Amino acid sequence: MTDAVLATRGLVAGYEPDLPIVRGVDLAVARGDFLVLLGPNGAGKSTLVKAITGLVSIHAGSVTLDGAEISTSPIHEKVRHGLAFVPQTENVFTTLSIEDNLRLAAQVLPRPGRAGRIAALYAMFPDLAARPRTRAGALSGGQRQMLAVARALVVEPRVLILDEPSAGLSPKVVTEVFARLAAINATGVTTILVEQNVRAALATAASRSGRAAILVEGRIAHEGPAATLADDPIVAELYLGARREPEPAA
Ligand SMILES: Nc1ncnc2c1ncn2[C@@H]1O[C@H](COP(=O)(O)OP(=O)(O)OP(=O)(O)O)[C@@H](O)[C@H]1O
Repeated sequence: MTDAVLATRGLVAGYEPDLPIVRGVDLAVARGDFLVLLGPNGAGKSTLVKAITGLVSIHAGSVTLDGAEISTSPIHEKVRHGLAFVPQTENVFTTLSIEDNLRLAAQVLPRPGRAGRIAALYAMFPDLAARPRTRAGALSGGQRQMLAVARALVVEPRVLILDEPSAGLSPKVVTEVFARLAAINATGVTTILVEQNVRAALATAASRSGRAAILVEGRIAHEGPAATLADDPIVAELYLGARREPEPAA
């Protein structure tokens, strides 16, 4: 795909040299797309996004951002090139206030632009703007997740990757968080969402005419529009808890 903003080719990655977890992934994410990455526990979803963002060793293959090879770039270079990552845990500094969390993230920006960018983020996240001096550790799960997303957006990324932002949140809060992610995607930020919350994630991606990919044992097993993947009987049976009707007795 020529207009892919982020692409992997033959990506092999893992924690030990002889034990690949990601086993040859070709992924092409179009500019502005909303891609949901699904798959069973242990399939390698987190490992794949960590390899893309530079937190896990790449054994073979390539990662390109707007056509530029970034697989060997240090993490701060990747951030500078527009790749932002919200990890599943430890994504905010719990002992610091909301304001200080944002200020710390903004330190990568030129000094004159920092206050303006934080003000823009407060406009995007009124919940955070209402309590800038609250310690991040005292926030609700949903608010904390929003702070983590706001921190990632400080650099105005081209691509935002999130690893299970719904973990530990109630269904109502998940709906709010996903709606916010859809709104962020609507501003043009290419979004890659790793999720266990399959139905809600597919519905969110479908609302943005997005795509879904299913990773099984380190390889992409299915890929397609999120709206149609949810209706695929094999996918439904394997990943959405649907059961095929038993064959009628002869
Ligand atoms: N830090 C690590 N060191 C060694 N092995 C790891 C590490 N993190 C994960 N693994 C292994 O990599 C494999 C894939 O894990 P990963 O977390 O990428 O899967 P996942 O698809 O994101 O799963 P889940 O949906 O359960 O989070 C698992 O076998 C896991 O045990």
